[in-house]
Amino acid sequence: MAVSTLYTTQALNSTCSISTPAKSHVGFHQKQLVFYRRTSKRVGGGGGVITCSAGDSQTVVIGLAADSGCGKSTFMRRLTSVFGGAAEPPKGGNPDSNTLISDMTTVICLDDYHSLDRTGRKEKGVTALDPRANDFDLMYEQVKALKSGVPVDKPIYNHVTGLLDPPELIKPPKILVIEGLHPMFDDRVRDLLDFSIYLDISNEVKFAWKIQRDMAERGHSLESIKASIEARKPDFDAYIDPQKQYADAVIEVLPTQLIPDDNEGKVLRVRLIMKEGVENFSPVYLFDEGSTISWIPCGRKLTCSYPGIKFHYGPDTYFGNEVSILEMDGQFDRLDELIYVESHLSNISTKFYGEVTQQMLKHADFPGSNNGTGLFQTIVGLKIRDLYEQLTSSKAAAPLEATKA
Ligand SMILES: Nc1ncnc2c1ncn2[C@@H]1O[C@H](COP(=O)(O)OP(=O)(O)OP(=O)(O)O)[C@@H](O)[C@H]1O
Ligand SMILES: O=C(CO)[C@H](O)[C@H](O)COP(=O)(O)O
Repeated sequence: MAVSTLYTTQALNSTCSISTPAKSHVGFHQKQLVFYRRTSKRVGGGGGVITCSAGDSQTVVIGLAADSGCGKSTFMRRLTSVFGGAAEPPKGGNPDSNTLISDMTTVICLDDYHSLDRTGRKEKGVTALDPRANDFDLMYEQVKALKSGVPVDKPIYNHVTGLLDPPELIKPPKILVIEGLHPMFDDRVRDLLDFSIYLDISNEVKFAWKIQRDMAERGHSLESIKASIEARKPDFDAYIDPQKQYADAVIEVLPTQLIPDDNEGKVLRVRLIMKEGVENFSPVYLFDEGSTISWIPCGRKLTCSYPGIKFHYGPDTYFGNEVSILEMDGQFDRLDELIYVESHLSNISTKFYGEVTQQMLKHADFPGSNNGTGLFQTIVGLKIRDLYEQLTSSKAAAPLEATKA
């Protein structure tokens, strides 16, 4: 397969070499990329395998890992809101698409890289969490292509039918979020991530959330929910949970310590674990960077009903890495008073005073808006915006620096 052309596009600003495939059409099932011109028309009605060098319009890639039902969609809604504009499925496409597109962001769900459909998994006796049910080669090729400014034909896993549907065209966005079970599992995909997040929901809390959603909204029985959690657990422990060691930020959700022997799971203790030394990311801190601080903000400036609110902040280690941990146990009574807490946090990457509070008030109806899950998801969203701005401005400044030298 010889390289036939050297191709430079202005819009994508990437330099690409195209090699003509042996067959006239290259589809996702052949684990190769379908190439589109700037106008998004297929080259010569067929396709080609392409290699691109990164241009200045390179896509920033964020990975979000969590088990099913652990709040990924809610987090995504908070994140896209920080960048402005509504996130919607591709227009005129498959109504069961898992993709969400807004002005700045495209969120793709890694369930779309299931290589076995529901029947296939059943026949082979594997869960969707098992790497054997997922196509990591294709995931890597397509994330790499998007990061380099090249559109791809991404498969769709249809959660309604349990089948793999025909692919959808994904164009390179400014920010690509890959969310799902395995964004940090394959080291090639992991290396493409500019920032990674793991939502670590403890078993007790996961169970409470799943019951709430699957019983109330999906009509499942308590027994079937318990059975499904148990069936997934060995593969969750083997393939999903270990990814948290690679995450730049982990949001850990645990039962409260403010109520002795609490088993209701309504009040939560949430920890934001932030890796030190990550490029373009400086951890949030409370009062004084690097100190160890416990803070009860309840009193004249913050209304708290039982069991109150407790913050903790300090340096720590996590899987052998130096981290800073910010913790909030308890829940807010009045979201408008959150400004008091916000004003004591530093490095939160807001653009104006009170932006965290404004975001939280805007989405007061989202799950977790009265506790640390909503607060920390919002802050991580702002940190990602900051990281994106740093990455793009350093790229824009690079030619100038080069000229100076
Ligand atoms: N912060 C939170 N506080 C309380 N409940 C929550 C929170 N986040 C999520 N939930 C509960 O968990 C359910 C699943 O949330 P969400 O749809 O965001 O998760 P998901 O990881 O995208 O799920 P899936 O992958 O199965 O679609 C919600 O309907 C809600 O009941
Ligand atoms: O863990 C999951 C990620 O969302 C799903 O269970 C997996 O994608 C399989 O989906 P379905 O249960 O709809 O066949």
